[in-house]
Parts: sequence; structure tokens; C-alpha cells
Amino acid sequence: MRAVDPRLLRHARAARTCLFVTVLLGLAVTGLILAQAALLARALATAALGTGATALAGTLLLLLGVVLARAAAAYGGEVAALRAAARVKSQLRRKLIRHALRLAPVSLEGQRPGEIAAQATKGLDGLDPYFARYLPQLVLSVLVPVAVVVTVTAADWISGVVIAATLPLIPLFAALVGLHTKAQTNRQWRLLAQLSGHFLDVVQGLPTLKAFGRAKFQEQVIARVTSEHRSATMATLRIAFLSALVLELSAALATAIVAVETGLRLLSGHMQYQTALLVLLLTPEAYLPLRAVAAQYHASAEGTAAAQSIFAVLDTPVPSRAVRAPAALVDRGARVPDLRAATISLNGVSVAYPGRDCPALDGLDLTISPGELVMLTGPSGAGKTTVLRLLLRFIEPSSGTVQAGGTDLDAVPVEPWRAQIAWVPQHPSLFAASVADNIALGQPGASRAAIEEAAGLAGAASFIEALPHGYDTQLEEQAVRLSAGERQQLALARALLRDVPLLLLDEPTAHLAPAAAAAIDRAIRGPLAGRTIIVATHRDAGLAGASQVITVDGRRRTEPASRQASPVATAVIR
Ligand SMILES: Nc1ncnc2c1ncn2[C@@H]1O[C@H](COP(=O)(O)OP(=O)(O)OP(=O)(O)O)[C@@H](O)[C@H]1O
Repeated sequence: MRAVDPRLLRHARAARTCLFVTVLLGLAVTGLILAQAALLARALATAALGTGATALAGTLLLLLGVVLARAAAAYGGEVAALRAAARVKSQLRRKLIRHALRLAPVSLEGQRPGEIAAQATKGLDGLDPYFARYLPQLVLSVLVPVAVVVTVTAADWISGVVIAATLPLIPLFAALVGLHTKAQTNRQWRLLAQLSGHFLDVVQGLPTLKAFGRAKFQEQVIARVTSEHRSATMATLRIAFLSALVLELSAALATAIVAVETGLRLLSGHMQYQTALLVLLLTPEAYLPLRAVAAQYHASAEGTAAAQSIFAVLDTPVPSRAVRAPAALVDRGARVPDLRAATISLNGVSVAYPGRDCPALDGLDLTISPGELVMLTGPSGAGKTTVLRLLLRFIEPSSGTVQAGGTDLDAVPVEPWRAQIAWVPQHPSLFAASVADNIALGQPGASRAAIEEAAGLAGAASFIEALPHGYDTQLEEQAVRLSAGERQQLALARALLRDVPLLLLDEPTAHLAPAAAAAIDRAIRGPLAGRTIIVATHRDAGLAGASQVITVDGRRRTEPASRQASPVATAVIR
């Protein structure tokens, strides 16, 4: 990463303010350093001439003021930088989530959730030292040496030349060490991210690993990655210590040269005492920020490496051809078709997922009138979920069109379209919140009575009431302690509560006992009748009351679909 990655300024506006404040403070601190040295030199030189304390009082008071101002600038600068860092981290996290949402669910499938979580949390926290220490030092390392060289040259050109000639050695050595550090820190960060991913996998898959007797093997994998991470960290630390040593030595040597030549000229009477003092006080200040910036570079390298991985996600383009996430489309201001009255039609729709030779859907034609109950059946991988994803507008057709009320969905804004849909996915997500809040996810502010009614319809009421705090029971992440069927019933209740015209149910009864599944079927035909419902299911037996049973098989070309109004229409969709 460059000293200030332009992507940081582009992705996090707070970083610009921080940079501006840092430069301002840098200028102030540079001025104070020069003033402090000048006042100290004057005070010492005056005192050496035997001047009384009262005559020195003014200079000493000024000096005290400068020292206090320097301390205040350092304190204020760090506080402001830490605040800015917190804002930058929050902006980057929000941007990461927003972008991940735009990429999801298709383009993010290659990313490991553990790695993204590590980047967005611990990784970004590494930006604190970057903003609070590295950036201010970087600014000082440009301003102070220049100011010192100019001031010293004005006072004594020989010392000015010595400092100007030796100063470049520090950044030169730092750059040489830095070249090596960069690769090392990137490796260290990559290993840490890998480690987080492995941990997440292992923790999530513990029962499976135990059942298949692979827990020990995973322990070994984690031990190996941990050990690689340890040696990468040690290698980075070794470089950090080595670089500190090299820089300290060069700075000490350069200061010693100035001290010797100044001392000799002072002894031979070719230099004034006050000038010599000024030169001697200012010389170390020229090297100090350069040494400090090199040290801070190591401290902040982890944060910048994490930021780079986040930029990699942020710079992943939203897929544009085969599978486009429509949230990225420009809202062209089209009217949003009212799904209570609009007919949905898929006209010759094909979907090809990236990296797949075979299309998931190939020339699908389908018409769904408002209030219909449509059943999509077919073998695993036939493309049933893909049809639902199209309607949810997580993906776009590679060819063909999806329309509602004659309007191409391409031209319809995504959010109001989705506001008319409730969805039960195959693997519903439940969140670490109360049961009631999980059910009310799609209908915020729903009354407790409405929540209980939806739970009753989904067949979830009895198990919820048996929980320790009923509807107020707090679920843990993904509600891991609930059975698969209970999780599914909660997701169903969530969808049923949402008062919308289109319900998309993906294997809604897959984990349910026959009696519970029959209750769902009854709800679909009873209280939900009137809404348009599309159910993707493996079940061969047609859902009683379904107006269309569509057998989807994206991989097989068959005769075009046929559809009858009543009784149940059965079609094989290619
Ligand atoms: N994000 C993706 N990237 C690549 N291929 C995908 C992706 N999602 C689905 N597929 C592929 O598309 C095909 C259709 O998948 P889909 O999930 O729609 O099938 P399905 O009929 O719902 O299957 P099941 O009944 O097992 O849920 C499958 O071959 C699947 O592997």
C-alpha cells in the first residue's frame, strides 16, 4: 500500500477530513519545534553570559508556552485522529456490507464469510495506529526535516549541508527494509484471514467433523495455520526490530557528524555559542520524525493490509452480463406493477451462472396470474430456486425477459418491487434477537397478536410457547439450538406475517413432519388464498389447490410449456 492509498480517501470520506486536520496540526507542530529550539538556544546562550533570571523570565515563559502547546497539539491530534479513524472504520464497514449485499447472493459465493468478518472487525481496527500515529508522523516527516534544513542552513550553512546530505539515508534504508516488510505483512494478514476462515468452518462443522472422526485432523490443520501465522508474525517483528536498529544507527551517526563539526568550529571560534546550540538542538529533530514514521509503519501495516483486502471486495464489480444483481441498476423511475393485479411472465428466460457450462434455465416460459398457487417441481439442481431468485431479482436473465403487468422488470426499481414479496429460503437465516423480532423482520412494528397469529398459521405456536420466555426468548446466532423444522416454521411465520401479494416458498415443508406439512398446505389454501404463491418443492404429489404444477428441468430441452386454467395444469418447463 502506498503511504496514503487513494482508495482510502475515495471509499471513506472521513479519511479526507482526517488528512486535512493532520496536515494542519503537522504545520503547527513544525512551527512549535523550531520555536522551542530557538527559545531554548537563546535561553541557554543568555544564561551562559551570566544574565540574571529576571531578564530570562520572558524567554522561559515563552518556552513553557511552546512546550505546553506542543503537548496539547500532540494530545488533540491523537484524539482527533482516533475519532476520524472510528468514522473511517464505520464508513468502510458500512460500505463493505452494502457492497456485499449488492454482490450477494451470487458473486459473494466464492468469498469466505470468516475472512470477510475478520477483515471488517479485527482487521479494520488496525487502522487506529495508521490514522492516530503513522499518518501524523508521515506529515511531520515531510515538514519537519525541510523546516529544520532551511532554519539550520540560514543559521549555519555547513551544518545545513551535512544534514541535507545525510537525511536521505534514512528514507533510503527504510524503503529497502519496507520492501521486504510489505510482502511479509501481506503474508501475515493472509494467514490470519485464513485462520479465521478455518476457525469458523471448524466451529460451524463440529458435529459433522466429530461424526466422521475428522476433528483431530482439523485440529492439525489449525495448528499448522497457527504456526505459519506465528512464524510470519515473528518474521515481521524481526524486520521491524532490524529496521529500527538500522535507522537509529544512521540517525545517531549523522547527528554525531554535525555535533563534531559544530564543536570543532565552536572551539576554534568560528561559530557563535547560540548558533551552535540551535544547530545541535535542531539536528536530532530532523531525523526523529523519519525514524518514528518507519516504526509506525510496522504498527499500522496490519490495518492497511486489511483495508486492502476490503478494497478488493469493494472493487469487485457487480456482475454485468450473465448474472446481474439488479440492485445495481439505475432506477429509471418506472411505475412499480401492483402484484395484486399484475400478471407475472417469464418469456424465454435463460440463466447461466458464471463458471458454469450448462445454463441453469434454458428458455423458460411461464405465466402466473394474480392469486394463483403455482408449484415448481423437478429434481435437485433443476433450477427451481433459480426461478425464485429471478423473481426476487437477486439475478437477472442472461437472455429473455421477466415482466409484471407487461412491464419489463429491468425498468422497475428493486426496493419497492421486493416490498411486495415474502420469501422463505431453503436455509432460512435467523438472527440473534427475540423470537418475536425474528418473526417481525419483514413487518417491523407488527403487533404481538399478529405475530402470534402468523406463528399459529406456520404451526410454530406450540413450540414457541414451550420456550423459556415464549416469544421473548432470545435466539442465538442462526438459532442453532432450534431444530431444522422449528427454524423453518419461524421463517414461514415471518413470511406469512408480511402482508404482501406474492409469497415465494422454497421447500417450505422439507424439514416438517407430515402433520406439520399438512397444516402448512391448509394455510396456503385457507387464510392465504388470494395471494399469489409460488412453491418450489421436490414433492411429486401436487399441492391440492395448485392451479399450475410446473416441472422445471433447466438441463433438459422438452416441449414448450402448456398451461390450463383448471383443473391443475401440469407443464414441463425446459
Ligand atoms: N451461484 C451459483 N453459481 C453457480 N451455479 C449455481 C449457483 N446457484 C445455483 N447454481 C447451479 O444452478 C443449477 C440450478 O440450481 P437451483 O438451486 O436453482 O436448483 P434447484 O432446482 O432449486 O435445486 P434443489 O431442489 O436441490 O434446491 C444447479 O446446477 C446449481 O448447481
